[in-house]
This record gives sequence, C-alpha cells and structure tokens, in this order.
Amino acid sequence: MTSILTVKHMSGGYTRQHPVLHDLSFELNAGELVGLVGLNGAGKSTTIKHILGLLDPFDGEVRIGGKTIREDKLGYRRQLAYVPEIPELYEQLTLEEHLRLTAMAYQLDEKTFEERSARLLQLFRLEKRLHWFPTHFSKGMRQKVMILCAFLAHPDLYIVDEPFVGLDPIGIQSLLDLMVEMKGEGAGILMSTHILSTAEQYCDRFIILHEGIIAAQGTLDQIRKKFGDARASLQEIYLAVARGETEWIS
Ligand SMILES: Nc1ncnc2c1ncn2[C@@H]1O[C@H](COP(=O)(O)OP(=O)(O)OP(=O)(O)O)[C@@H](O)[C@H]1O
Repeated sequence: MTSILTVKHMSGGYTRQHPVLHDLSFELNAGELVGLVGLNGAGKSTTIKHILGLLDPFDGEVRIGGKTIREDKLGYRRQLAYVPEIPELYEQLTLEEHLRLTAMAYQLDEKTFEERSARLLQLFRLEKRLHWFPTHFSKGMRQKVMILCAFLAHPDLYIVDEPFVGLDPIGIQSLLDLMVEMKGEGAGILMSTHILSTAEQYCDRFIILHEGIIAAQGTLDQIRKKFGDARASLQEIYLAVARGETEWIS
C-alpha cells in the first residue's frame, strides 16, 4: 500500500504550554477513505490545520507524499485539496472565477479544466450560476463551490471537514459518489464528520479522537474487536469512548 499521508508522533495545538493534540500517529493510504471522528473540541480541526501546514507540530511530523511542508512548501500544498467546514470564498469573484483561480493554482490545462468543471457543475446543479457572486449564494451553494474547487484539482489527498451539514440530499449523495470515484482513482481522503451512520457506511477506516488523543483506530471490525462487541455500531462504540466507558488508548 502507498502511504499518502503520514502523521508520526505529532503533538500540537496553539500554544506549547497547552498542547491540544498528544502524540498522534496514523497513516492514510492511496485508495482509502478514513473517517476522523470525535466530540466537539476533541481536536479534529486542529489535526486538520496541522496537516494543511497552518500550524507547526510541537513534536513529531506530518508528511504528504513522503515530504514535510518545510522540505517543499508548494509541492506539499499541490498534493492536497481541502474542503473546509465553513466555506471561504472571495466575495469579489464569480463562481467561474473561483474555478479558474483553482485551475491556475493546480496548473490544469484548459481542456482538463473545461471537462472537469462542466461535470462538477452539472453534478451539483450549479451550471446556471457560473456568473454569480457569492453574496447571492445560499449556505449550501457556498459549500458546493468549495467542493467543486477541491474536486477540480484531482489531488492525491483530500481533507474534508464536516461536509454533510448544510448540503441537500442530492448534494450529499453527489459528494459521496465523487469521493468513492476519487478513491477508485487512487486518492486518499481524510474526512472529519459527526454523521456516524454515513461514516460507517462509506469509510474504510476510522480514527477516533478523544481529548486530543487517538482512542482507537482501524477498520470497524478491528475497532469492534477491541470494544468486545462484534455487532456494535460506530455510534455505540463512539458514545462509549466519549462517555469514558472504555479505557482505550490505541
Ligand atoms: N484558535 C484557537 N486557539 C486556541 N485554542 C483553540 C483554537 N481553536 C480550537 N482551540 C481549542 O483546541 C481544542 C480542539 O478544538 P478543535 O476545534 O480542534 O476541535 P474539533 O474536534 O474540531 O471540534 P468540533 O467538532 O466542535 O469542530 C479545543 O479545546 C479548542 O478550545
């Protein structure tokens, strides 16, 4: 298996005096969708900020495609696309301009841009909104623009932060289908979510974060084994961890 993302003994957060993440180690391989789950404040977004290179680890390291961000900043960033929980759009750019800006950043040629953007626009029902500015977009539409930009790039690694809240059912299904497709093409996807039933259905593996520590990680079957109940749902296991009913540290 080819490892796309490697997080090794990473401790981090916002101040060295009060680290939020403690000694996290996990990998993400090509063709895998991994669910990052945990209660509010568990450290999911902080983990994502470290992977994106917005925060520096206090200890340990993050590698994408074998490289740290210090070794090759531009190369590191080009390997990944990020769908944030809260859409970040340029208010002065139209939807089309957002797409073109992304295509430039990822150095897509015109033909690839045209093909991919036409398909994505159709999938998310935004074909008629190309010349609109974000002020006229609903919350879900703003979210879809971020999804379009990420999936336009076809990077090796997708970081998707809580994508389902705010999307309509067709949008959710389109996103899930796209993630399955990109996985099939060899991309790795790390998805943070509270929607455990969907995560259980679509993710190949899970990382359960609890108070900045990985409480458990693995396939659902591996986690069930550890939990001691071969039929427990992800939700049941997660609630037991969150309520302190288990003594796990992976
Ligand atoms: N900008 C910041 N400065 C200082 N501390 C922060 C900052 N952002 C988050 N934290 C703290 O880091 C810890 C982890 O927060 P984080 O946002 O990573 O959790 P999360 O798992 O993403 O939660 P949620 O499910 O609510 O999004 C919390 O204790 C939070 O208060």
